[in-house]
Amino acid sequence: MPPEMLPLPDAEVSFDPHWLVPEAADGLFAALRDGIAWETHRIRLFGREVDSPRLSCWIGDAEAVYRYSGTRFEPRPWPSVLRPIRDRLANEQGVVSNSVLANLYRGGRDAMGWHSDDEPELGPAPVIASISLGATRRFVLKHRREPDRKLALQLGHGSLLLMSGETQRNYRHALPRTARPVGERINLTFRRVASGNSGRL
Ligand SMILES: O=C(O)CCC(=O)C(=O)O
Ligand SMILES: [Fe+2]
Repeated sequence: MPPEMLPLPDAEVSFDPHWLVPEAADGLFAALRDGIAWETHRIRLFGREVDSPRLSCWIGDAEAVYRYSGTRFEPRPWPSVLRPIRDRLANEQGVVSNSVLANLYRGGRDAMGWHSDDEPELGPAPVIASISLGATRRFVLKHRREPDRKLALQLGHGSLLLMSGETQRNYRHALPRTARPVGERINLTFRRVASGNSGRL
């Protein structure tokens, strides 16, 4: 079954809550939790450099260098468990990627603030394929100019969220903190970054 298109104006967002069967999602979570060299990335916030509230790892083909929040990331090699996922996204969803940002949210205090994935090296209409594993967390999308246009989604274990077209240009998204006790969650965003020097940084 293809992911269901969500009714969000000026955006292309689709969602499949059960893209991976639970056993596959369990295996992937365990392999990535222990197999990835998780690190704390530094981000720029209100002009200051601070630790981001989560653990991360930038993974990809050698040419997929990524500049994010003022920092340049050289990709780490692909873990073998991610190769079939990357191939399935390409064959089944037409999502061709050369990199993935992996994030580990250790609990409810770990989060991601409002942003768009609109770095120049992602191109004018980026396709982002987001796979969630582990604890279910609330994900929110909000239009940049029309405050009534917003959507909240529960991203559960094995779900796939696709954002494409004008979504990044017109919307921001976030993964808010929560006071509710929640377990660990891993999110993978498969992306295609242009190789070479984009001229920034
Ligand atoms: O963890 C999530 O679901 C959101 C991740 C995200 O927005 C990103 O990596 O750019
Ligand atoms: Fe994002």
